[in-house]
Amino acid sequence: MNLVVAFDSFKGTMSAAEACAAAADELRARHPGWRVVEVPMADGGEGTAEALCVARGGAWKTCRVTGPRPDQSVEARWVWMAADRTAVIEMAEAAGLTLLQERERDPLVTTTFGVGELMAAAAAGGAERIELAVGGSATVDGGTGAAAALGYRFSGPDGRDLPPGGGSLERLATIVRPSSLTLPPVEVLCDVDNPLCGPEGAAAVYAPQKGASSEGVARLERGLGRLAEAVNTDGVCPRGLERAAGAGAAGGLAYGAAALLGARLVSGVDAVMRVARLEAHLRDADWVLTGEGRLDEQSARGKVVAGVSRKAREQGARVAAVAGAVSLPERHARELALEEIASLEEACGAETARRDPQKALRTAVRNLTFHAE
Ligand SMILES: Nc1ncnc2c1ncn2[C@@H]1O[C@H](COP(=O)(O)OP(=O)(O)O)[C@@H](O)[C@H]1O
Ligand SMILES: O=C(O)[C@@H](CO)OP(=O)(O)O
Repeated sequence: MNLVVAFDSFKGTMSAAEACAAAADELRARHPGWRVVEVPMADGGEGTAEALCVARGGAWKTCRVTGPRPDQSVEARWVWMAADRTAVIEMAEAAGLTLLQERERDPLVTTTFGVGELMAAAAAGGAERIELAVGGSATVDGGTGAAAALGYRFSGPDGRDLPPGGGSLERLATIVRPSSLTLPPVEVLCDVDNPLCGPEGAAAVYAPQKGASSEGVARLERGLGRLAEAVNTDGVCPRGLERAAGAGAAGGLAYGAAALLGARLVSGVDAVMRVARLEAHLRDADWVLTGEGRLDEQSARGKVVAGVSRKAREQGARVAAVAGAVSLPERHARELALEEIASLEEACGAETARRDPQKALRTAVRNLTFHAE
């Protein structure tokens, strides 16, 4: 039996490499004759720079930049791939949700300014290409913070600059582009395929987890709508980018990067699968085991489990998923062709699942019925 183990990170408890190693160890211990290959995955969210650095060989650099709250600074890392003069920047390093305590979360004020500072540092360091991995954000500012760090100005009806954060965007009147933008081509690796606005958009779907109230979500939605309107009126970039798949990733940073910085949006999981050569590993696989921290409706939006499952089906491999917690509606499980689903919480209880996630993952893997194959 040939098995591929291709987990995403379990946010806050296990990296993708740790999850893959724990599951693979368990399978090898139980079935010494099986061939088990570990392929740590990512989709644009946290852990993407690490996955790409491991797969392609790169060097970590650090830079002190503005954090998710405008009055904070953080030491953010990015990856330099010298061979092709490419910088891989993960937005969550400067503006990720996990950088904030629960009480500090507020997408009305959090900003992607530090992400723009990282992009400027990479450009100044000689990058000829930037790959911007987006997801896991604390922000819903439509990428205006990052653009402001690169010289854009966003002002209200009184002509004064708007304060940082998604909360002020509903007052946006004028966008002033910098006279020159010194950036190499940017490719955005989007962790989800949501559009910018509407019921499937960045505010409605992801702002509540970042600390927005229902009134806050409505303000953010109006703000993102106003941003798209202003961009479409100024006519410098193609109209309708707000509807592109992935525009809503990372609170609309993907949209801002496309509309204001000329970036190209691509699927993060597709990019990581290509670099990690997942397709080649799947060619002779009977089963693939994948998963993430929480398997839910968002998982079906182009994230790791959705991408791995699609690739597995193309190659004729069957798919089982193991996640920390599972709340995936049945129709999505069918859509994703997940033949077996297990959860660490069910296997060991919520407390052990978080306290000793690797042990809990091994137990959950032990309970899968595909061992009988
Ligand atoms: N070991 C674990 N056991 C149970 N739940 C977990 C575990 N690790 C992470 N989670 C939960 O997963 C959620 C994050 O989901 P995840 O799929 O990792 O990231 P994202 O949805 O941002 O891609 C968090 O709510 C976290 O509590
Ligand atoms: O940052 C965000 O808004 C979301 C979607 O991009 O990321 P995650 O699913 O990791 O919370």
